[in-house]
Amino acid sequence: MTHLFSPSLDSERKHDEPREAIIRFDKVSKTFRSGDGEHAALHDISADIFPGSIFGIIGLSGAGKSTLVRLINGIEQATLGEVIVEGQKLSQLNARQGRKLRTTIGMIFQSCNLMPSRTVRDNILLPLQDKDLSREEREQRVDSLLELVGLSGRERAYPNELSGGQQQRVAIARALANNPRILLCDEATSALDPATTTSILDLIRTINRNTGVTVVMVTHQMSVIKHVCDEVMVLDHGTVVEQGSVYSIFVNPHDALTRTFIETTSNLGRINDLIHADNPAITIGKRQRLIRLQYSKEDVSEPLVSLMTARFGVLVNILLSDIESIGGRPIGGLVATIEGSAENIESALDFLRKKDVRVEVIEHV
Ligand SMILES: Nc1ncnc2c1ncn2[C@@H]1O[C@H](COP(=O)(O)OP(=O)(O)OP(=O)(O)O)[C@@H](O)[C@H]1O
Repeated sequence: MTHLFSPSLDSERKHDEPREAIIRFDKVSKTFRSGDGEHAALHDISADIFPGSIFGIIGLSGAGKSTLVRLINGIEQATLGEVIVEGQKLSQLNARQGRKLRTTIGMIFQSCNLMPSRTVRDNILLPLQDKDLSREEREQRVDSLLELVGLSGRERAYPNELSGGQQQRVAIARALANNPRILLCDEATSALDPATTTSILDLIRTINRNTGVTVVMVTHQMSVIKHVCDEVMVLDHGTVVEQGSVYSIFVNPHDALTRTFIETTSNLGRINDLIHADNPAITIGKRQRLIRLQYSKEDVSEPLVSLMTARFGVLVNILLSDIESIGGRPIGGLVATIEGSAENIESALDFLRKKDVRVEVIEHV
């Protein structure tokens, strides 16, 4: 079978070489003008997306995620600032250059947009129609793509004979037909159940790791970011409120919106439900505080809670605990009550902070 994809250039990169972004947003703003007036959808966005990475963009509905991703393939144009893709300033490309660049960018959406009257094979063949390829090369390419997305044997099926997850696999194969260097995914798993979402995200990650295609993933679900992305940008009303590696953002989120997103993915977020439901397990006495701890050290063997209770004469009652792995690195956390004099509690919490534990005192009445 012919090899469709070249190996990741990024994986061959020497560690001390400076990385050059494959996509750069340089102070980008986007304002829509309509009969109703002006609407600022994006404000002063700067970011670098590196080759071979999976870059997530998360935000609530209307935050500007889709607009940002549409700037990359030129469906929308920036009002201010510059979008640079593979070293080319998009504002300076003529129509022919723009079309050429777009052939290096694939895109998938929440709705797969397959042609219902065409088979799986014909849907994947569609973007190859105008290519200078022999019939045999085209057929071989479709076979490779079918194998890549795990649909060998289903090439004669029509879209309505496939599950949602299978249809999204066809859409991925079609988006990859031209061997793009960038794959844009706009809410690609939002319509799928959790198990199918996981399988599609795993497929995207496998393709990313095996081919080096750079993936930009738009989502409103932090679980998607956590599962598959290397880097993340949090958008709020068209502004970047936080960006960095997924691990660093999970360990140390600065923005309230980011924290809210993270809570949806953690068992510890359940504490808010228990508080709201007035659960009797969360009865806090006068000498008690409710605390949430998060520790990120790879070596979590030091029994910090035991040390703290022994050293500061406080009592700790663990209500919820969690340990998870993000990008193969552990993040642990727990929610507990801590009981003692105000002074001892403060000293105990300071002790934890000095050990790089993130400490949050949860206020509730
Ligand atoms: N073509 C357009 N004309 C006018 N306003 C637009 C246009 N496209 C988007 N907007 C506005 O820009 C803002 C950002 O929209 P966008 O679709 O990028 O948000 P989003 O974060 O992707 O939202 P969702 O998750 O709901 O898809 C919204 O207020 C939207 O109404």
